[in-house]
Amino acid sequence: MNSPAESTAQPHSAGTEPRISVRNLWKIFGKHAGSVVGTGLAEEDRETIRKRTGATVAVRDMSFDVHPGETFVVMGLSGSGKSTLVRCMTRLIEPTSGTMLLDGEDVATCTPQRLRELRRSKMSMVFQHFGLLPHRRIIDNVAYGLEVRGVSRAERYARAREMIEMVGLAGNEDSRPGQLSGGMQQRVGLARALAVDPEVLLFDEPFSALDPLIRRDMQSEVLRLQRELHKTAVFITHDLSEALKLGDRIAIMRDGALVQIGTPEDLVGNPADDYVRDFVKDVSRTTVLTAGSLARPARPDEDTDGPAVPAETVVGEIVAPLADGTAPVRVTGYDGAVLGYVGREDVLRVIAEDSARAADTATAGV
Ligand SMILES: Nc1ncnc2c1ncn2[C@@H]1O[C@H](COP(=O)(O)OP(=O)(O)OP(=O)(O)O)[C@@H](O)[C@H]1O
Repeated sequence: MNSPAESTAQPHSAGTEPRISVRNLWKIFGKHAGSVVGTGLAEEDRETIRKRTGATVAVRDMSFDVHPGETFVVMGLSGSGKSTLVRCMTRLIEPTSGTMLLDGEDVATCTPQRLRELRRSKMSMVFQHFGLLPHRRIIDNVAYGLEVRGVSRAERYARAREMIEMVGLAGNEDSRPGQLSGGMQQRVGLARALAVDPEVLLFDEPFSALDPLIRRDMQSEVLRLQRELHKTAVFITHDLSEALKLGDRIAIMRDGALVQIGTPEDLVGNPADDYVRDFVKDVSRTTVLTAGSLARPARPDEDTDGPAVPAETVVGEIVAPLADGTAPVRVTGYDGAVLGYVGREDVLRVIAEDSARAADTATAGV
């Protein structure tokens, strides 16, 4: 029933089969949950459905794809249905209806045994409250998923040590979770999720309980790991800056439904409605617009030997190289090929648009 504004921008792995395909997923809590989907009631808003049936629509007709290697963020205010969605995707909660394909296989209808196998080998979750086993050492916590899979002691410890090192916790193998800070415990959670080498990582507000500085460190850690490992990730958050920092694409939810899916640039540049506009109104486009999106051919009178910057560099980060010389920056793709050029006037235009938008917002008193 909803028709969210879908991004026209292609994720970097577009063209490949989606790793995850969610279609028409509903989750309704309450005794009369079964009497809503497929009836006229389904068209009504959440409050009307609750008044008429007592049931709560937590996830409403959600459909989206996540591509291999993509970090897909689901964002929305408290109560918008994010946690229920991600729990339905792993069937920690049973969806009321809909499909959730993982590499073409429907997780929503597979047998309990197959579901256990999928959870052990293909998808790992990282939760806000770590979920570590308090009496086990860190190395045993990280090796737990491999132990359940029957991997030999030597092999699982070797893998666990590698993962502990990868998340920057080498030397803490023999500690217990309670001896570590919150940020360190969440690193253990990450190492544990990665140890089984899953195809998909699902993060349910993993950093919400951490203080802001640690939270920023953990976000950078996820970005670094994603650059190295290219896992497919679904990341739930209610924090816009976290969403913009981590997401290749972001889905915005409201009252259980999808409002807009897009890249950070799409959301900030073309919000689908007032709800999204309100979220992004204070975001400077220089922090989300990329050099790749501004790249244009060189002009005849321009130097073409300016500094090279990768296409995904945000505009704010090319101000310094532009200030150091007069030549535009050369924007390069993954293979190092030059995609185009961005000069001072291109960046100034973005800054001027940001200022005009800020002035409009102030005048409108929003
Ligand atoms: N077990 C449950 N029984 C009844 N209603 C529920 C249940 N779990 C969640 N809900 C309701 O479903 C809606 C969506 O909740 P959900 O926790 O998924 O939202 P959220 O966006 O993750 O919020 P938060 O960020 O606060 O965790 C809310 O109205 C909530 O009250």
